[in-house]
Amino acid sequence: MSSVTLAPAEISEPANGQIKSPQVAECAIKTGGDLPATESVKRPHSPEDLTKMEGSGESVNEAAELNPDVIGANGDGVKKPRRDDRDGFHKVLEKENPRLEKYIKALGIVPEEEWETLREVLKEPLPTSFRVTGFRRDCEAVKTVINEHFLAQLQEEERKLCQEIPWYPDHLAFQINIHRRHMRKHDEFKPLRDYLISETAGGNISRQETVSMIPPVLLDVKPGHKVLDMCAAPGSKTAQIVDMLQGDISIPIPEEEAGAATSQAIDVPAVGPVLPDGLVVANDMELKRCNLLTHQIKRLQSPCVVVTNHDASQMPNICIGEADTAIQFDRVLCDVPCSGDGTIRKNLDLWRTWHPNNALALHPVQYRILRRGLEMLAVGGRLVYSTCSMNPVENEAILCRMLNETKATVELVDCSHRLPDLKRVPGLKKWSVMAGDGVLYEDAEKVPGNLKMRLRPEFFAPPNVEMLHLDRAMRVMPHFQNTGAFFIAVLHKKATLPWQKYAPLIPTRPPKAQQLNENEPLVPFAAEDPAAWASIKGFFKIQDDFPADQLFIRKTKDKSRHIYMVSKVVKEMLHSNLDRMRIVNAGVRILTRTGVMESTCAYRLAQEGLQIWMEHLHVAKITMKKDEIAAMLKKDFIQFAALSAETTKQVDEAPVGSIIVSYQKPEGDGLMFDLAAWKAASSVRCYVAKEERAHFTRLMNMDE
Ligand SMILES: C[S@@+](CC[C@H](N)C(=O)[O-])C[C@H]1O[C@@H](n2cnc3c(N)ncnc32)[C@H](O)[C@@H]1O
Repeated sequence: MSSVTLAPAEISEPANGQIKSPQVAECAIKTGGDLPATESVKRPHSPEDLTKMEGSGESVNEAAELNPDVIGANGDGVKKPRRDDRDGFHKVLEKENPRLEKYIKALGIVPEEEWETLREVLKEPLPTSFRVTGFRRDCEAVKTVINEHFLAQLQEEERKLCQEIPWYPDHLAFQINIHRRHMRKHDEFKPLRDYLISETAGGNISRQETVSMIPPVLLDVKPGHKVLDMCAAPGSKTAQIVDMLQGDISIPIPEEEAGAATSQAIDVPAVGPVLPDGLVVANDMELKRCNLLTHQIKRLQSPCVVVTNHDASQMPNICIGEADTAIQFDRVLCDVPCSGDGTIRKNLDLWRTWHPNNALALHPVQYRILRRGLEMLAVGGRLVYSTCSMNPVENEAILCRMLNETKATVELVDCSHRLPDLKRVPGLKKWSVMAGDGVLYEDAEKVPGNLKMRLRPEFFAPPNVEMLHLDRAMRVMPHFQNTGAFFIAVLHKKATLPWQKYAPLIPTRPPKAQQLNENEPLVPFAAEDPAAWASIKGFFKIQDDFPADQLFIRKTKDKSRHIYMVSKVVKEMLHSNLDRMRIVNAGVRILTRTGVMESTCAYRLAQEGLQIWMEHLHVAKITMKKDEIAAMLKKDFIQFAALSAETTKQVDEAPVGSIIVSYQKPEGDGLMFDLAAWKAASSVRCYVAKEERAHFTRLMNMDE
């Protein structure tokens, strides 16, 4: 038998001998890798909680780390560490796992001479990495603040630790080669750290692991596209997709690689009132995680996003238009749940809990999600499949299976010339599969009878592997550029899938009514309350050609407080799918009802959606000086008496009610922003969230 056997002492099956539930490691969001730097949530987990979490796909690692008692509960015989504090916990954790190390070695990706470097890197905490997000104009301003205000102030030694991620479009992402916990201890880094926390809360910066930024970049999203993010929570990749959809990141992509153009891409005119169009369906199976996703998405202020809650492998068709045709998406991201060995630098518990069976258990659901993703992709469209696992069973094996089943209708896109500054290795053409007992098998025929049910033939490279161009996929290893590990493959759908020719659409299965939309349903605002719309239209002097049918409210017993704006295609989607999809959230808040009687309009502008529809508003726009704005942001309001004569003149001319306050830097770099504000009887008040106020103050360089 030509298989490699590990020393039995190094291997231990779970006590019950069963395949353990998959661990969704990248999603262990409490570790904060992809989320604001909130420190660990201290809530107890009972064994019952753990069982529930296993079924739910929530990270078992999370539970284990929060409750040290559950560590080692899988019978691996490793002594449980006592956790006095986070750092103490890390110290006692041994970061040794011979079985895991042998598995990585057996992949044959890392040459002998690099092995020690990889080992060392795996034991180091991850660096701090983040992206600047939002509208292009704001991104440039934030980038300038980071470079000039924070990085330029560092001593040479510390400065060397900070780098722009060279392959990231528009240089909008940074990697600081020091873990955020260590950053906290360095006085030098304190201002930068405080800044990152504050801007993350305000949504202008997204904390995200460097390698996790790759899949959306290769997805090549264009303004106007319809994009499906099948496993989206907590939403860091969705956020990147939204930035691209709104034209805020430019990704030059060679024509020949982009494949046939799908019909949806639109050119965004440089001037004139434009409402962003396009659709991002951000889906996740876990409702709790959908709520996280909603929180993350809200910060992006996009009318194009709909958060849905479905099992991606059975994602219902999303119908649209009179004829109720199913949307075929221009782009699909399948960032599937995985065993997450690529996240071991942040999910430390993997050092003890990593088990080869995890990957074997996840393969079927990963395959089904990819299959459904390809079904929902338009001909000519592009799908990115990614995992934070190094394991070929979750990566190459899935691709082989799919490419063979789809015959010549789907192909791997060669991205070898893309992101030249990103170090990676091509996908494997040959691999072994590790059984639960640590034995490695090179091909399916050598698997003994008693293991055949578990080590399925589809986990191995098929005979025609050479023809499938697996070298077009990529794997990033942690020691290449001090990151986690990631696997990414780009697929192009050339023609209708073989099984779709005769049964083009999987019928939508309407979920049970009571499961649908726990929140109050979204309904068209102008149709629901024509009088209120007429008053808003009159006050803000909105033209007749404004698409009022893109405004929605939640239907509540009392009058709804907020009005949300959605893109044209989201509107169509809502009209056709409200009763057959679990829609958690959609659109961006643009107006809020106010109890103040002094204005003729019962609604005021909300800061969130201001940029989206500002061009359509003919409302007083007051340019203030920077110290006036800073004073207003500090207290929420500024008395008329404190305003300069120039500003007072403008304020006097405005009617009581909603106004826009603008800032334009007098000299040079084009910095400008607008704030949703209100003219009251004796003051001007702004409606900017606390976290955002610091952001604007800093942009004006007024934060000392
Ligand atoms: C790797 S994480 C996604 C990370 C996310 N793309 C990001 O960048 O923030 C995988 C996600 O898949 C979800 N999930 C697991 N099984 C699923 C399924 N069958 N359908 C949809 N989502 C699923 C998990 O709840 C988890 O949030």
